[in-house]
Amino acid sequence: MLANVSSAERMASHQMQRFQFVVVGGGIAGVTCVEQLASDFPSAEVGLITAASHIKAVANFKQVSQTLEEFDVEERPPSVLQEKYPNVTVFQSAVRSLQADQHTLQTEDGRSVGYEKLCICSGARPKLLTQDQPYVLGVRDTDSVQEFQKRLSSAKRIVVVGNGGIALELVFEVRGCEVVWAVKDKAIGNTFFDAGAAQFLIPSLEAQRPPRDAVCKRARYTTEQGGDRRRPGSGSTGAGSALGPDWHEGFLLRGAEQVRRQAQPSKGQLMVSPTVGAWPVYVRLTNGRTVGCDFIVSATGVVPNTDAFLQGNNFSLAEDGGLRVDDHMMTSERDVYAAGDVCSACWEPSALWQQMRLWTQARQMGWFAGRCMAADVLTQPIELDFCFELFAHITKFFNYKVVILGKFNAQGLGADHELLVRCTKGQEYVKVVLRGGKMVGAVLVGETDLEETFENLILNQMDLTPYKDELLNPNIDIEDYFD
Ligand SMILES: Cc1cc2nc3c(=O)[nH]c(=O)nc-3n(C[C@H](O)[C@H](O)[C@H](O)COP(=O)(O)OP(=O)(O)OC[C@H]3O[C@@H](n4cnc5c(N)ncnc54)[C@H](O)[C@@H]3O)c2cc1C
Ligand SMILES: NC(=O)C1=CN([C@@H]2O[C@H](COP(=O)(O)OP(=O)(O)OC[C@H]3O[C@@H](n4cnc5c(N)ncnc54)[C@H](OP(=O)(O)O)[C@@H]3O)[C@@H](O)[C@H]2O)C=CC1
Repeated sequence: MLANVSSAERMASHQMQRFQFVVVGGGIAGVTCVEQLASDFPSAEVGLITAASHIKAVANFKQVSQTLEEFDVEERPPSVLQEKYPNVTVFQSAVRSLQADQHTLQTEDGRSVGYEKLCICSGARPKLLTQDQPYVLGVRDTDSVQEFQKRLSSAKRIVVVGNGGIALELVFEVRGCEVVWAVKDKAIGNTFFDAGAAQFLIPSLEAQRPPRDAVCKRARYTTEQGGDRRRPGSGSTGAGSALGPDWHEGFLLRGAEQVRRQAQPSKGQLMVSPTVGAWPVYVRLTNGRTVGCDFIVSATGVVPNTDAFLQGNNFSLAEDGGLRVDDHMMTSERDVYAAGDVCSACWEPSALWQQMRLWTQARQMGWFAGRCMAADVLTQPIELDFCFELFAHITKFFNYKVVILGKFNAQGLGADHELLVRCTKGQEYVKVVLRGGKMVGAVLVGETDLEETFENLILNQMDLTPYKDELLNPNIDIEDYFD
């Protein structure tokens, strides 16, 4: 009898639920894709399967210029999505396995789901310096920031490894704790800046800043009081969605003492030594120094979440481990699309665009993947969207507005370029990248008000050779000049 009941239950749980569209991942890419599909096809059933308890949604979207966009990100309960789009069903469970040839997938909580078209938006997880080291933390989602915050509250010294977005934000935001920043490059912020911009920003880092208010300015991320769900050092499992703009605003990043920051130029691999003294962990830097600290933050990039549930299929992966997608966001498996941090753009890109795993690109890719899936169902042609024409990112570092456009670091240009720079200490840093007299990239730090004009100059590829001397002349209103 008992055996019969459990097999009946098993059958019920294995009954297939079918959807025209299924999206995996409730981060910004997945949610944008679902919204696009649900509004394009109000009569189609759209399923969203996500491991996290909350979804991420775009709020206060503002198109700043043709390609620059700004928005807030809000963490919301999945019911909000279902209330707005009655044709959307959200399952809160991780996907365990996928059979792309049969158009089916299984969730950890025992469901079987069938799809006509699938979009994988499972994001990425921190690429930690070492795995399973209790003193090495990564920062990705709300849970991992809470773990970081908890450890920081009793820390006297931490070592931050990495020179990208997270490291830049952390070394600036952390208060009350000595921060040793292990940087293997000659300048700070290598993923966003060159040495000139870094030089401009360094004084902000060294300046004595007032302590941060204990009260959050904008607490964008809700926090679940679920007790200690992670063991120390686990960082993020990848189950939660990535944080985004101003993530630190909602968290008080304060250590146990009021002390200093120091950058340690250190080339190559960093080694975590076993305990040999008073500190819980020691880090041997390649410049020969050994630094003791309470814990290490590995801000060393991300790895796309392509493992586990995708095994057994024929997905082509890019060198960085992402799912290869073509200019229709289609993977190598039939009817399977991918968007956001999990994918690697493998189409022939515009000369002025490159992929960076950013909030903005997650939104754009999710939206475009939704449009491509719709076009496929309707057998309509679709062109690669204009947003992939020019790389454009707007953010904030060290309290400065930062706009980066095109080949902002002369990526891939070799020696075939010229740089124009204007810098006013404490106010602005402007860098323009020219190739053959045409503008191909720019970095704008501070309130320069140049983004729209420079974006136009990059997009229209005007020959600027005759104007080169005036281009960055602060006494010339460049907007009027090119009107
Ligand atoms: C600390 C931090 C600060 C950042 N700051 C900025 C910034 O200022 N500006 C900016 O542009 N970008 C920023 N980024 C990058 C940005 O957050 C990411 O590029 C973006 O969130 C990626 O979105 P996504 O939807 O692709 O992935 P994610 O947000 O990671 O979402 C992935 C989703 O997939 C789900 N998932 C994973 N595996 C499974 C599975 N097996 N089954 C079901 N669901 C699954 C997860 O639960 C999650 O909901 C920051 C990132 C971090 C970590
Ligand atoms: N404001 C914004 O726009 C922000 C964006 N983000 C995004 O979030 C994601 C995660 O951020 P983050 O982790 O900072 O990743 P990033 O890719 O931005 O930076 C990783 C950094 O770690 C360095 N690195 C990699 N491996 C090692 C190693 N073994 N030893 C020492 N250094 C190493 C990289 O150097 P190298 O390049 O030489 O390999 C690079 O400087 C990124 O996609 C980032 O763009 C994050 C925060 C803010």
